[in-house]
Amino acid sequence: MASLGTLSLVLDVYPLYKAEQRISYFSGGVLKVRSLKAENRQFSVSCGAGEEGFEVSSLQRKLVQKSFPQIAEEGEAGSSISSVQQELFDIHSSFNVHIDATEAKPSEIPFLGASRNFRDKSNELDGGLPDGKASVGDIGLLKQANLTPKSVAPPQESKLQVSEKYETEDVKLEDLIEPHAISLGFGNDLAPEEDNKPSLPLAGVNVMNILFVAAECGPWSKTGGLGDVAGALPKALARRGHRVMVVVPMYGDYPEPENTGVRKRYKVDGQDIEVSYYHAYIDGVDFVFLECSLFRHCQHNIYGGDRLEILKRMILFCKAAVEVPWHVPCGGVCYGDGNLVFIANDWHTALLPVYLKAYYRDHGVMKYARSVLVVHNIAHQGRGPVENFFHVDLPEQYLDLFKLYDPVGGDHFNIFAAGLKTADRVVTVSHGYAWELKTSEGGWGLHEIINHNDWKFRGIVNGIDTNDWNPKFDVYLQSDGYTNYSLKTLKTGKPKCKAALQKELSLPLRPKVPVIAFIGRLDHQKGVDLIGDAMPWIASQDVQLIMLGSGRPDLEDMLRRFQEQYHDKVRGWVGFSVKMAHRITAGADILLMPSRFEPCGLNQLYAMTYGTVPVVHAVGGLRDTVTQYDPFKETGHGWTFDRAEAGKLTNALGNCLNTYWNYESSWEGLQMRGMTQDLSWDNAAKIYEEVLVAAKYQW
Ligand SMILES: Nc1ncnc2c1ncn2[C@@H]1O[C@H](COP(=O)(O)OP(=O)(O)O[C@H]2O[C@H](CO)[C@@H](O)[C@H](O)[C@H]2O)[C@@H](O)[C@H]1O
Repeated sequence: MASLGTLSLVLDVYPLYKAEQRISYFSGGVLKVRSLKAENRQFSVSCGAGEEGFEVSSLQRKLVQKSFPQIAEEGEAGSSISSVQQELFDIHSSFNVHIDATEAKPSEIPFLGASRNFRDKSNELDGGLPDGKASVGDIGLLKQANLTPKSVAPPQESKLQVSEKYETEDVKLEDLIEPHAISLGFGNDLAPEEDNKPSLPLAGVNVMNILFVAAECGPWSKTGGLGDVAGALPKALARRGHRVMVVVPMYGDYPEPENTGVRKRYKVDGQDIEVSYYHAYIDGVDFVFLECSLFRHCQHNIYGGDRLEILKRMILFCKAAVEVPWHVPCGGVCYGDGNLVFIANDWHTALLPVYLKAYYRDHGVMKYARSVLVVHNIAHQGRGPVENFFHVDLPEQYLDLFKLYDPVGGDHFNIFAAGLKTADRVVTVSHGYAWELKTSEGGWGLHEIINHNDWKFRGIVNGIDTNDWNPKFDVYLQSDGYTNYSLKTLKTGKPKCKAALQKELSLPLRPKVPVIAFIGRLDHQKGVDLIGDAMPWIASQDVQLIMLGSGRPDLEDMLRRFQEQYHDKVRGWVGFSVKMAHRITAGADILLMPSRFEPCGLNQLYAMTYGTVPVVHAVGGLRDTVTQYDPFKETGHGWTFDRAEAGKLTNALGNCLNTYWNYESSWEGLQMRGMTQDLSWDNAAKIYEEVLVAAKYQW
């Protein structure tokens, strides 16, 4: 767009909320943007070199004053967007609006450009012109702006793309830029041409508004893998250029989010409950927290209370979450319901697709919003007696969606069943688990529904947050004798972490002894009882075993008992400690995951990233992500066993220990292969995007 020697200013107004991401638009070229903030309804950009800068809001204001005379002097730099601007932004909530100055000398004329990145179905059906001409709404806007439409041919590569540019005759760039900004090297500090080109979003024409709705989200609330996914996948989707919001209950006092001042009331079980909305913009994602009496003080017991209490919390959460895109402005602009897709997660939010359909889409509202339901764990389904249906406030005809026959209990109420039937697309977190869910053993009573809906069902393997879980930057490895390390410093860094871990847990400081770890919920799924069964054999080996977990009281007791019984080599840490999870992952040599079923599993991914070798039951996502070590070909990432039995576990673990003790270079190869995999969310986000696009065009 811009070329050497020309002045370039591309200000992406629409995604002000993600302007920080787009800073590269400016920084390599003639205008240096030093910071850009968009908070609530306020926005400001500072540009220029040194400490000086100018607020783009004044630039913005001048532009708006010239183009929209009816918008009088409103506010100071950085002040609230005026109501007309707000309206303008609302109108453009599904477009990108650019204020551009291209191929022009500073004295020449910039233009206000509006480009739509994709053809919005809603627009097409409601009379918009799919041929690249401005739609009715756009023309109105142009008139208001006194601008002349100038059609620009859609780019060759996509038939879906529609783009219009509008030029204004009377707005001069120097009128828009503060004088001192121009004097700060405008037009002098030139970078190579390619650096000046705005990088297009990776999602290209598929850019969407995405609302990720989950009952937990790390780091604020996390009981397991769902919290990790909610904290990381949305950021990866945002990196692809989507506008992404995470909607999550506010269980405690969190320092980051600020009260938006928006309040709404929703009925749950006949009672009006007020919800307040808090907002934080972090790493390109809008995090919206729902605060109300039902969620308050659940921080340490998110899924606590009796069945009806949990049900009511989730009813409220889903009712409120569906309307968040209407009510909660993020960076001053609500998401709106065009080009919108909800990603609901597990049974807790499986009511959302049902509400979206029953309350809105069936009545011609939110017609173009879609829903995708992600299955992280089918074992929890939101079951109850059929009478529970009357709590969810739906017309009688929806009862069949929820009613499911159980050979043991007969007809029952099942929220996951209704969500699976209603969502436009269903995803689960690995290919192996996608296959298992279709079997009577793996589907936990929902396999028939899943088979019936196979056409909209897909497995996508989870990724990991490579900022949080990276031995090179891990914040929990920066004290108490631990150290950050990478593949390059593995040979010194990891032993240091091992020693620090042994010291922290008062285990004998022995560099050569293999440290075996288990981290996870203490329940039937994770198979920690198999470690219990294998304990006599494990204790007979020259090893150290560290187990971290919480859950079933009998299994917690088992951990304590083993620590007492084998005090010279076993530690059982009962509790939930993110810090210890990181430190154990770094300090251990081997991670044991004998899960009976494992939809994906994240700990084995974290382990491999930290050069810790996994030994896993080859099931679900564990089978997808841990390939068996082959000593002849020197391939593979760890050891797998094919049945959840103590004997199989000890056999695999025995082979693993043999390699650790006797084949150092093979061990290093295992570590190296684990550490050099790309396990980031970026690959998965791309596939999620395909699913979202499929949902978008699903009728
Ligand atoms: N005591 C403790 N202290 C500190 N941290 C602890 C801990 N116990 C567990 N964790 C942490 O919680 C997370 C657990 O994630 P997993 O994916 O292994 O399992 P989970 O069964 O919760 O998730 C479900 O959803 C995820 C996400 O889709 C799937 O990967 C998985 O297979 C499915 O069962 C990890 O970050 C782990 O470190």
